[in-house]
Amino acid sequence: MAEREIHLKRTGLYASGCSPVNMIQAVFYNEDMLVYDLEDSVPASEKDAARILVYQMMKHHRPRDKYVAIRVNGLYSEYFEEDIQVAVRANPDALRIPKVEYAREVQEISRRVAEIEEKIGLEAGKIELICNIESYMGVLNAREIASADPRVTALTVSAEDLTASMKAQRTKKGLEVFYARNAVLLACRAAGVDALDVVFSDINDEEGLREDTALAKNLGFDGKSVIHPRQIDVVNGFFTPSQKEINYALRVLDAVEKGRKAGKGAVTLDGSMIDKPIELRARTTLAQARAAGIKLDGMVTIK
Ligand SMILES: CC(C)(COP(=O)(O)OP(=O)(O)OC[C@H]1O[C@@H](n2cnc3c(N)ncnc32)[C@H](O)[C@@H]1OP(=O)(O)O)[C@@H](O)C(=O)NCCC(=O)NCCSC(=O)C[C@@](O)(CC(=O)O)C(=O)O
Ligand SMILES: [Mg+2]
Repeated sequence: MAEREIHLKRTGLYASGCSPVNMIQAVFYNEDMLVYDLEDSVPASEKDAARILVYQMMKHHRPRDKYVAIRVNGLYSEYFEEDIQVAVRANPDALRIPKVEYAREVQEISRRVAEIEEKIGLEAGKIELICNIESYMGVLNAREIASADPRVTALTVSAEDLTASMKAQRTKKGLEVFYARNAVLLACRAAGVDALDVVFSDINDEEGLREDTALAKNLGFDGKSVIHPRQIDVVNGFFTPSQKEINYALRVLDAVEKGRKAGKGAVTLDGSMIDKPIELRARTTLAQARAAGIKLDGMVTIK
C-alpha cells in the first residue's frame, strides 16, 4: 500500500466536466483541491463528452503541486462503470465518490480501483477516496464509512442532496444540517481522516459565506467545498490560522512550559485557566499554520 502524503484541503473547488473554460481556469486559482466533476453539474447528454474532456485535462494540463480529484457518478448509476475506468486511468490524487451510504460500497469501489491500477501498472493503493455523505443513511453510517478502507482520506457533508433525502428545507443558517455536520465530523475524527464541509450555494452572498465558514471552522472542519472562484480566498482565510491566533497559541505553550518548570498542571494566561485541552488546541493551531506554509521559527510572542 502506498505511503500517504498529507495534503491541505481547506478549499475544494468544483469545476464542471462540461465546462472546458472553467476546467482550465480552475488550474490557476488558490484552491487546495481541484475537483473535476462528472456527476451532478454534467447533464446526461454531456456525460460522454465530459469524461473525455476531464481525461484530456488530466493528461495535458494537470496542475503541478495541486491536489486533483475527479468526482465520478455514484456506484449504482449507469455512468459509474465508464467513469471509473476513465477516472483511474487519468491517475488523480483522489476520486470523490458521491452518495455513499454503506462501508461495503467504499470497499467495492476500492477493489475496482485496485483492479484497474494493477491492469494499467499504477502504484497500488495510491488513489485516495473522498466520500460525499449526502443522505440520511450516509450520515447514520458515517463512522463505518470513514474507516471502511485505507484509501479513504476524507468525508464531506453534501448538504443539497442530504436535505432532499431528509425532506428538509435547505436554509442559509443550516440548522437542518447541524446534526449531520457534527455526526460526520466526529466520524472523521474517530477514523483520523479529514472532515470537509458543505457547499455554500449563493455565490453572491459573501457575508452568508463568511458566517457559514466561521461555523464550519468552529465545529472543527478542515475545509469546505466551493463552487466559484470568489469563494476561495474567503474560505482559505478561515481555515488558515490568523496572526492573532498563532500568537495566542505560542503564548499558551509558553505559559504551559513555565508552569511545567514550576511543577504546575494548570496555569493562567490573561486571567483564564490553561490546561491540557487548551494546550492541545494551541498545538493544533500551530500545526495548521505550518501546514499552510506559515513559518513559525523565531516568531515572537507579543501580548
Ligand atoms: C455557478 C456557476 C455556474 C456560475 O458561473 P458563472 O460563469 O455564471 O459565474 P461568473 O461569476 O460569471 O464567473 C466569473 C469567472 O469565474 C469563472 N468561474 C466560475 N465558476 C468557476 C469554477 N467553478 N471553476 C473555474 N472557473 C469558474 C467563470 O468562467 C468566469 O471567468 P471569466 O469569464 O474569465 O471572468 C459556476 O461557478 C459553476 O459552474 N460552478 C461549479 C458548479 C458545480 O460544479 N456544481 C456541482 C458541485 S456542487 C454539488 O453537486 C452539490 C453537492 O453534491 C455538493 C457536494 O457534494 O460537495 C451537494 O449535494 O451538496
Ligand atoms: Mg450532491
